[in-house]
Amino acid sequence: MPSPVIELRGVRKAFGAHSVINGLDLSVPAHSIFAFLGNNGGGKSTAIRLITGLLRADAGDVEVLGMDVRSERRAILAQVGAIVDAACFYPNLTAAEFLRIGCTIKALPRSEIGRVLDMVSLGAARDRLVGRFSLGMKQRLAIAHALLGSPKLLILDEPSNGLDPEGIRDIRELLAALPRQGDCTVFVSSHNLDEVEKIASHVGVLKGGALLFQGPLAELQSRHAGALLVDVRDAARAGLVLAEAGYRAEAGAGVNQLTVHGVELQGADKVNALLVTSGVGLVQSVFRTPSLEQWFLEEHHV
Ligand SMILES: Nc1ncnc2c1ncn2[C@@H]1O[C@H](COP(=O)(O)OP(=O)(O)OP(=O)(O)O)[C@@H](O)[C@H]1O
Repeated sequence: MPSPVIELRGVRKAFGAHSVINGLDLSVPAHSIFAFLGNNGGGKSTAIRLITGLLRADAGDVEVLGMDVRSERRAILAQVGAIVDAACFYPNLTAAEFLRIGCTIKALPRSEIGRVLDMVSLGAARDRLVGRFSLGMKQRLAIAHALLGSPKLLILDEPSNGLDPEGIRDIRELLAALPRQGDCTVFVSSHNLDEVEKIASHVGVLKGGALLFQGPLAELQSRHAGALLVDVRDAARAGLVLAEAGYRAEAGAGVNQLTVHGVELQGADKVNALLVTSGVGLVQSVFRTPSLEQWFLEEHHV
């Protein structure tokens, strides 16, 4: 198996007496789209600043692309594209002029400009002033800038923040295509679980400065029981029958609908059989896997 692209072991970081990262172990596989999740203020940006060497850890090891961030930061950054803070643009430059600065700094040929603009679907806007760009276009331009030189790792801190639904969809489609388009791993922080669920291959959930979970998204989803939505003729009686059998059921959206929580797919037959034999008139039964959003909110008690 290839070694992880980002690896943190026992990392700690405090600001004065305020401990933000508390023994963080993180392992980001190559070619993954790794969604780094956590509540606002939970420490995601701090962790990203530790990974990019903008901050120094109080304890623990931070390795990126197999190199120690303390001693080999320059070599790492040559292969990493990152948007860590809100991107800063010069409004009077065109998109192409803005990217030309990046090419000069990174000693890259000008042909890179067209390539990265096409990747973010801004080819037609190359000679337009950045000051006239929508927020979504600016964010795509920032990603184009991060893609200059074909980095092996792209690190994005909340790239969809402040965007409208269309802008969010554009960024999602763009990120989803990156690992396929090149030899690239995408590490993206977000508190927008809906977004992440659609594109991530792997997930890390940060809570209290350490990870509550990390691994494939599918594994996270499979860990959590679903809910059974049942339509019955007599909801009051069905509620009693279910409660007596130890199920947690509550009124659903419809008049004669109940939601039975904590049911696994294999256990749905048992609930259905109970409702049929108790004579409450089972009309239909639908199993729902909880969205990551539901799970996350439950775990975080927010
Ligand atoms: N340089 C700093 N000095 C002091 N405290 C800081 C500093 N940077 C971050 N913090 C504190 O660390 C905590 C975590 O902040 P951080 O920005 O890492 O969270 P986050 O998960 O990225 O949140 P958000 O999604 O809101 O950006 C916050 O309480 C913040 O106030």
